[in-house]
Amino acid sequence: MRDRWESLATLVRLTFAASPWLATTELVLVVVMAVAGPLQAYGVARMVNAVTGQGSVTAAVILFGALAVAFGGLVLSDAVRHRLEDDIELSLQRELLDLATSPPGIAHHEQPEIADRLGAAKEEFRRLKGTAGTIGSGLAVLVSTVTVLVLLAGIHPLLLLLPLLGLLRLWASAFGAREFRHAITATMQHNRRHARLAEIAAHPRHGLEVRAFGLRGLLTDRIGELFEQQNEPRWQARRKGQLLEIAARVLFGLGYGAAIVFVVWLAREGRATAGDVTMVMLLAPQTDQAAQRLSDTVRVLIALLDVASHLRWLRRYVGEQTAWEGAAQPPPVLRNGIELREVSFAYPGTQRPVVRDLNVHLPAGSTVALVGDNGAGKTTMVKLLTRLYDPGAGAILVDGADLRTIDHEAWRSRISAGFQDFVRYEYTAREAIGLGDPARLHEPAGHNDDAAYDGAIDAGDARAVIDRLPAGLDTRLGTRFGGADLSGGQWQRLALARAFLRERPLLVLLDEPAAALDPESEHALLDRFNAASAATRATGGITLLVSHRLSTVRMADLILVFDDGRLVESGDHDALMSAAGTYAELFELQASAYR
Ligand SMILES: Nc1ncnc2c1ncn2[C@@H]1O[C@H](COP(=O)(O)OP(=O)(O)OP(=O)(O)O)[C@@H](O)[C@H]1O
Repeated sequence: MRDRWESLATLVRLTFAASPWLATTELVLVVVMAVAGPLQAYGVARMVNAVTGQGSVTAAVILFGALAVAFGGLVLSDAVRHRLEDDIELSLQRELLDLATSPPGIAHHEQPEIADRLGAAKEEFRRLKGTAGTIGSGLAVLVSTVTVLVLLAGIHPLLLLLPLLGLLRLWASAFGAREFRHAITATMQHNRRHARLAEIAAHPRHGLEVRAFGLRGLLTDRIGELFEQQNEPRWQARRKGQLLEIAARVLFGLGYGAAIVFVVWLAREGRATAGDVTMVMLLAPQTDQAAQRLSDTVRVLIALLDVASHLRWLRRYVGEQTAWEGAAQPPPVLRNGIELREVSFAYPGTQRPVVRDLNVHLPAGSTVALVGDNGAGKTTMVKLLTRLYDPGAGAILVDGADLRTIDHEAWRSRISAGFQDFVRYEYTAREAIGLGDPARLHEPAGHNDDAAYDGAIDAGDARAVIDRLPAGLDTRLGTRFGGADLSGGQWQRLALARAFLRERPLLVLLDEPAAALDPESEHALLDRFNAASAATRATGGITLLVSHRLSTVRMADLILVFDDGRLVESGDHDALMSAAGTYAELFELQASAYR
């Protein structure tokens, strides 16, 4: 229950934080209009009494005033609410993006519970936009119900039973809504799986594979099955709620009839006026409508409270994740280098360490290569160095300082990276490269940046790609938005140019950067890569290269050979060849394939 109240407080804060003025105006309008509704019935009753000689003409003034407030308020309130909803949506969108991206690591994307909550919040956040309307309408019903109660009690206290029957309907509705929300929570995973399959089926990037393997039927069948599994419990819950509501409505109808008979009897006994009979006839449907609106509001509110509770959970989680965040700045230049001391690591939600008791020193200004079989732990080491994850045991020291004490964003601003799994940014070519150093994108036009872009383009061997584009660097990329199409290798060259844009990085991470390139291009890349490494070297920066092609890594100052999460050999090419171990064996094997 406490959780519900806190979620309600979250909703109210959300509304007022999005736009305090609009929220206050809406609140005032809602209350005034809520009183104006029942007052109309009161005005009509007084008019009837005036006609039958039992009242004065001031009734006409009351009626006119109530009508004017109700109509004028309705128009104004609609306009205010729409604007307020847009403001809420915008601020919520920002917050969700912030929540998803502010933890230093990406563990929250990979843990099902967190992914579910993020997914639910994202899927349903549009509902939250309706928060102002829902809270307003709940408040309106409460205020108008109190006004109705006062008016009915003025005729006869027994008439208060009528709104009580409305409460029964409310309970039925709340019960049904809760059941439905439970069904939704229980099937949240289905939703994510079904969305992922739909994305595979529809994304152009997967189009070739989906067609080549003839997966369309299989994918649509699976999507259909998941849809059924997801919806069956939801439908059941909804049916249960609807049955209860029907029963409650029938009871209310009977009560309405009885109330009218009762007040007519009172009038005939001379204990009520003709106006009172009119007022009960007008107010009773209002109680019914109020119950209907309140039950709708409760249904929506329960859904909103659920989303708000996800939001609160995520805020707490992100708060915990960032609470211990270090604030130190990375060193301007590296003098000693990076040391991994007794580092072990298992992915969240798993037991098996994929990096074990790792002790290694990456000297400042060196080029270090990581080699090893699939799944040996190379990419994991890259993720640890970028602080996508922190080690479960041991520490990573940057010139002696624990990486966890360094502000993660400041640390990443000194890292350049090129990955096999690079992103195809469908912007202009300049932006796609410029994202390698976002600060440059914000610099004023005309800033002397061309040299930096030229250097990055040459280092990434992307010159030919740019020259071929109709408007050079200003060409929009990607066919989805009408831009130029590129091959996998061409996209990768741009990704490499992006990796080389940042000046004076402390760490350059290249994880299989040549995977989409042909062997000739790979050699050309190597020469440029050496030149780029020299620049990095000058600031003590370390270049870390992950590759399966040993011809690519032979020039590295230090080669680390991994096997099943452990470092099994290390040294330069010559030393490892003379040691005649795993590296030498692999190198010979690959070289013989090219002979
Ligand atoms: N997000 C994850 N959650 C759980 N386990 C993971 C995750 N990512 C990787 N692993 C596991 O960690 C181990 C090491 O993976 P990693 O990607 O570091 O290997 P790698 O040496 O880079 O392999 P490859 O050469 O195939 O790229 C593998 O057994 C892999 O299954």
